[in-house]
Amino acid sequence: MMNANAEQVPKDRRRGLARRWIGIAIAGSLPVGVAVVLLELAMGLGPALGLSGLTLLGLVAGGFRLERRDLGRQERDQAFARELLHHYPGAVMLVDGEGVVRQVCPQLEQRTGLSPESLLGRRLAGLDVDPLDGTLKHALDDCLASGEPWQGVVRCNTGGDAASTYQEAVLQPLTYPDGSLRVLVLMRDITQAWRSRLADQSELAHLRHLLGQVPAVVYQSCRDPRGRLTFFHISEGIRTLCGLTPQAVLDDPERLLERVHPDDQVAVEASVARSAVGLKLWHLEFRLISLDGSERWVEGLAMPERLAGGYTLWHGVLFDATQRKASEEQLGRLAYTDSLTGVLNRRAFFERGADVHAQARRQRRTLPVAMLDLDHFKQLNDRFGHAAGDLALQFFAEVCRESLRPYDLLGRLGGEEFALLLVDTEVDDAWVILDRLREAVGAIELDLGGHGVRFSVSIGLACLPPEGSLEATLSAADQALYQAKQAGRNRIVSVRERPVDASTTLPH
Ligand SMILES: Nc1nc2c(ncn2[C@@H]2O[C@H](COP(=O)(O)OP(=O)(O)OP(=O)(O)O)[C@@H](O)[C@H]2O)c(=O)[nH]1
Repeated sequence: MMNANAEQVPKDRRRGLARRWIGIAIAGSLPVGVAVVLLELAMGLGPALGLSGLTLLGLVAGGFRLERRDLGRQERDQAFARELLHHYPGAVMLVDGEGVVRQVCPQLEQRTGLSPESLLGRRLAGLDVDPLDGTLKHALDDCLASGEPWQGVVRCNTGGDAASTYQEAVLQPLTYPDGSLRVLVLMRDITQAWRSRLADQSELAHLRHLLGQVPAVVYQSCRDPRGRLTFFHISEGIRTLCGLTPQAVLDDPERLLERVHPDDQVAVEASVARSAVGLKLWHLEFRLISLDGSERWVEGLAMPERLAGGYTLWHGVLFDATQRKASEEQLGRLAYTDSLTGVLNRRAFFERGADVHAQARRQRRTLPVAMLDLDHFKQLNDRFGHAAGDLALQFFAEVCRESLRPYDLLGRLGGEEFALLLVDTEVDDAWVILDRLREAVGAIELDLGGHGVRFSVSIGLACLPPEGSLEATLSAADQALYQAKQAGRNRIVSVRERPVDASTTLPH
């Protein structure tokens, strides 16, 4: 088979042409190292079966490399070319400017199952699964229009039956001296490898999708012997937790560590270090501050694994624990607070009171303890209704919170009766604090249907010595309270002191 154009190109021009072709680089790569002979244009592929005037282009995996062979060594080059052509595990074709196959390599049928007759004189794009709009058609059109080489994978119906094949293809345009174009086409069947790659990719995409859907962050991190942390993987969920993209964390783990709440940073670092040393499950609840400033509780769980060189690898998850924490907090609050006034309930007052007393005992300190009771509360209830009484209790608790320090313990023991334990306070100071409180309560004015209603509080004060009992001291304070009521209300009576006079304001 002899190319008609080959006959028309004089020998000296072919030589010049061959030189011109030296330097053509074919971009791209093949997965397996291959070498292909590109014949001098004028000779086409036909002479590969009985060659003359050869220019050898070595196409090497990882980037085709064009090498010049001395034209004087034609014979050896021809043999080399035949050898390469023989070993190339696919089809080699020459296509004209219309995309019509003009020449094919002799081993075509053996390698592809396609007979030369089924291709010669036909458009190459006919091999496409979609000949009108397939990859090969577009690649060939582009190649002919731009004169640029192309490399890629095309889906072909080369098998002749329903099952299509995947062909790795290289299209190299060749310009003839008369300006006409040919395209050298190399095709190699990679169906099996491509299908398994597609399967791997789809499995990977499926897994990524799954991980993205899991309502948690899945990650893999590594700590080097110097304590530096790197992330190998972190799933999409991290965006919701702290606003950072997975890529941002992979690029710079510090960006995630910076998002840990300042109060939790020491705990996070210490727990990670402990897990690395003991190879124990890492489990911690901590807060992350999102890029938008919002705060989230995170529960982290990760299994460590020791790697060579002192590296530690963790496979872990981070859950958003914000909601659970909020409900726990709410439940906890309900368990220890009085729902009407928000102060401690009876049980919580005694539990926390025991802790405060234990600490005062260690410091050999005396604690001021008081009982407080709203005056004539029954009258207020009877005259303005139970809701008015509730309102008075809420206002009273509010004024107590404002007058006392956050760590003083105020509990509602029942009805309109409250107990108070003043932390780190001398008894003399307690008196001043309580009297200020008494005055503040007297200043409360309830607006009850146009009536400005005031009420007062009576207080009994006692001292809880280091070795005393909270219950007994409260009982003593209760007796002092009784005396305050007896003495006219709206006053403080200390177990050791005389009651002080004060005006009593009652609802009328
Ligand atoms: N509104 C309201 N009233 C309550 C609540 N708990 C108890 N009380 C009422 O508080 C009143 C307490 O009455 P008393 O024990 O006679 O005491 P008081 O009227 O304040 O008289 P003195 O303490 O002697 O000044 C009762 O009428 C109870 O029904 C409550 O949660 N809300």
